[in-house]
Amino acid sequence: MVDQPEVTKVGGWRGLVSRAFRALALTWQAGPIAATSYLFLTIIQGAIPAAVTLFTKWLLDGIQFSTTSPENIPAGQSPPDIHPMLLVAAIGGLGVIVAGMPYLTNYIQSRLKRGVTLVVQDRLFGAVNGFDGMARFENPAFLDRLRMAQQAATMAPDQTATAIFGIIQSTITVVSFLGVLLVISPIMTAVTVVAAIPAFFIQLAISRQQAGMMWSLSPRNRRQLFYQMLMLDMAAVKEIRLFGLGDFLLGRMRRETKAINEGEEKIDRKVLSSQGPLAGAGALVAAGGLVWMISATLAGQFTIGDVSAFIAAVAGVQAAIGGMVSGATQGYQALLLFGHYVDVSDMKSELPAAADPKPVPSLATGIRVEDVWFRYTEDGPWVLRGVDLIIPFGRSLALVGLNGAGKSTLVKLLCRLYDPTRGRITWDGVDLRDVEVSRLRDRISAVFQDYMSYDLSAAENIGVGDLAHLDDRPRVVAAAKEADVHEFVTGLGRGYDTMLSRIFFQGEDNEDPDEGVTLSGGQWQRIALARAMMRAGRDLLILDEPSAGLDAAAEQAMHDQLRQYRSGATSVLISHRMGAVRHADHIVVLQDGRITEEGDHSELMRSGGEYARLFSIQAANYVTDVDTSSAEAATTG
Ligand SMILES: Nc1ncnc2c1ncn2[C@@H]1O[C@H](COP(=O)(O)OP(=O)(O)OP(=O)(O)O)[C@@H](O)[C@H]1O
Repeated sequence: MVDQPEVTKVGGWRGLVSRAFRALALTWQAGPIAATSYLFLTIIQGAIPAAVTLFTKWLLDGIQFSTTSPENIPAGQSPPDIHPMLLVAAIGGLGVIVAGMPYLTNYIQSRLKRGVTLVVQDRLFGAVNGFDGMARFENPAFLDRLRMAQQAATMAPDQTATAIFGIIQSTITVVSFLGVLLVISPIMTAVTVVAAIPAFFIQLAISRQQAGMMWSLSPRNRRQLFYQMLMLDMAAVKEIRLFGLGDFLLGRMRRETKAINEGEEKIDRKVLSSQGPLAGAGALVAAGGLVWMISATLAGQFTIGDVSAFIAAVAGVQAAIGGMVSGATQGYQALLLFGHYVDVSDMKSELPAAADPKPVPSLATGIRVEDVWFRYTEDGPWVLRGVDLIIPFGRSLALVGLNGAGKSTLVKLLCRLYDPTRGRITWDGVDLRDVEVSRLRDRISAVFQDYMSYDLSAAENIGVGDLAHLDDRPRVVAAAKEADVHEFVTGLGRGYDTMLSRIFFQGEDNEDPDEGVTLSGGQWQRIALARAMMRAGRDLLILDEPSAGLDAAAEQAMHDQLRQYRSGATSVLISHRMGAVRHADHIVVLQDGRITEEGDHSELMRSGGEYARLFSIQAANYVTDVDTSSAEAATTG
């Protein structure tokens, strides 16, 4: 059954904190040395501004004390016992460190980012590969989440780590500045804090609104991306051109972009209207503090060094508090996104694994479908309604029925891409739920209706049917011969090494546009069949419309060949071509998810039911066409 993952909600502090720890843990795993160096640099960069301020104060005080008469020196102040040139050297040295550090930090950050990307993508796609069934991939809510998780995998851990380290740095800056100021004057410290409060609230308001906006605009962003991708999609080009859909899609994309822009503009205006007055208030408090400070200095209460420390501290603390809050914003947004990654990478397969899996030996007696009911979603319509069926070992079964009757669904259940909602399917008496799904699939070969066309070489396109023999050229060639595609492949520019793609090129001369070839639908279908033939010797062969894209002669040839291939093998064939199914040992007619008729061709024809009706319609068409063309030939002749 399709599970509906809950949409990650904005907020939830506990969740955010645990995700933050997870992001940090990932950063650590990606490179413990780089992470430690990053932390070390962060601490140093956080403390340097206050240290420079303190040394500057001492330097100015030293100059003031040595050039002013003692009665002009504020009471209780004594000159620092450090040589001015030493202080100049210290300030200069810190300046050099400050200038060089961002480059070092950037290098370490990039290194960590690369490491984190590797770890995170491995985990995400490892988890996705572990989803044994299909349900999630057919669920729009999950796909949406998966796209966000993918986005998060490349960005969120790095952004979270940067934000957290940024907050650490800003906190150290604020605390160290306040420490310096506290030594000079508690009142000045209070003034500095008050002056920074507006900056804090400005940034907090901005952060909240931005996070909310990002969240509310994310569906629009995804739709915008979807339209973009559709317009660039090779498979869609033909229809988009013919139906003139380009402007329609462009219009839809423009509509989303405009709506996104409007949302952002609204926030920007809000920020502007709140930021101006608050920033002004902060500047006023700072200016008031400075006026008081200067008059107190003129009255002999403070030194010039104190004034310089005050000015630097007010600016530094305001900037650092701004940095803290914007770091928190970035971190918050990154953690929201990271939530999707965490959710997806923590998901287990939707097909419950057997506690004590039974082996899947070679098929000996047969596969049995026992009163199977199935629907794709809990509230969806029943697609299969009590199907009972036996596929005896070594026999061929054909499934016939109108579109939507449930044929492909039944095949998906045989491959355990879904579990039946009710009933069970057994393999020599063992419930498919009780075996390891990979073992089961190892025993099956298939050509699906919507087969894949891989952007790989011809040999690889066939060889991936059995990865263990991907490089076994004789075996690949044998499979190609079975599918009657060998001559076609050898006729390609590079034979089996020809890229069946116009997207990627490979090899040294990757500039050569002739290296890749585009195949026709029928040619691809033969390649897909050859891929299935790579799995020769498997116990069950599933052929879901294997000849839909072939010309009449090729179709006839393929079915003749498949008939030989299937003789003695256990197989399931789905086809709307009645001429192809008539030779099956057993034919089952599905209607609205129920088996309404079964038997061999002659039995079903005799009974005069749906099968006979469908067969007669097609036969009549052929006969009429043949009659007409012979009549035409006779007339023209
Ligand atoms: N992933 C899915 N989610 C929900 N419903 C689905 C899904 N796949 C198929 N269905 C529905 O299940 C029903 C049976 O589909 P199925 O593909 O099994 O039919 P079919 O007999 O193979 O048809 P066709 O001959 O057109 O290939 C259809 O009504 C279809 O809409």
